Amino acid sequence: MVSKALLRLVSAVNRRRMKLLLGIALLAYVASVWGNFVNMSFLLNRSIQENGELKIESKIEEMVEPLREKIRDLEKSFTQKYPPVKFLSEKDRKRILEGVEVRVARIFNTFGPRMHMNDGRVVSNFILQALQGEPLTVYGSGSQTRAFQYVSDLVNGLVALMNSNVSSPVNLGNPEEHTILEFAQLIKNLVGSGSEIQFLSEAQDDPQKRKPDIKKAKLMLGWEPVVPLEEGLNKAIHYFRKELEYQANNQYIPKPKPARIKKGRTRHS
Ligand SMILES: O=c1ccn([C@@H]2O[C@H](COP(=O)(O)OP(=O)(O)O[C@H]3OC[C@@H](O)[C@H](O)[C@H]3O)[C@@H](O)[C@H]2O)c(=O)[nH]1
Repeated sequence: MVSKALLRLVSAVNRRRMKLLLGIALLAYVASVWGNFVNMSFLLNRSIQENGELKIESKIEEMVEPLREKIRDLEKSFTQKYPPVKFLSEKDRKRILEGVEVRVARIFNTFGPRMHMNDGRVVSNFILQALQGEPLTVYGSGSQTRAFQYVSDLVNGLVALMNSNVSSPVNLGNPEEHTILEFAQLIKNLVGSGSEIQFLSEAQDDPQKRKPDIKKAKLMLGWEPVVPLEEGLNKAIHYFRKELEYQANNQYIPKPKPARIKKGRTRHS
């Protein structure tokens, strides 16, 4: 009697234990299937993403490589320190980058704060010379012309071009043309400098006239420069003045680069 009762008790406990074990096994199964699924979809996602990135990267590589080769060749062949990419014709760039949306900006003389203080270009040279009380060096007679755009105008032009669908070259520059002698006098006056103007020999291959035709930019981008020359120059002068003060406090006085003073000398060497 006692043993029968005992057997029933044991088997009841076993049945409950079996149910419990079955329940746990089921849960474990569900968890493992779910886990595998999550893992799989994570791996799948990652491989799709990695593949996508790889594909894009290899496409970019494929398109850029010929350009790199061309630049390497140009670097070998040009001894002067002039960005070789400038020698790539616009046609070349188009051919190399076929299949990629391309915008071509022809950037004309630009100036503004944060420009290199002594890279030998006319605006930086004249401002430095005027601020330091040194002669403003005019190469040749000073009758050659240039038209300078303020940097923020250029940036706005570039943004407008990028946002447009114009893939042919667009001139970005300020068409307000002045002689170099006029620039020298204007900068001297704006700085309030007592510097004299010194005429040096003409630079080699110096273009006598440069003025951008910006009809296309006006028509297709609705863009034109808006910063008046004097306003831009005052901002650049302010920047140069501050830089000079800072550098004087740090024992470093930049000098205008005495480039292009001899006939036959490479420009911007
Ligand atoms: O101290 C100077 C510096 C320059 N100049 C003259 O000022 C004029 C402008 O000279 P910059 O060097 O500032 O500018 P440039 O227009 O000659 O070349 C600039 O624009 C065309 C780009 O391809 C060049 O890379 C860029 O330097 C030139 O006639 C030059 O001879 C001076 O009279 N005195």
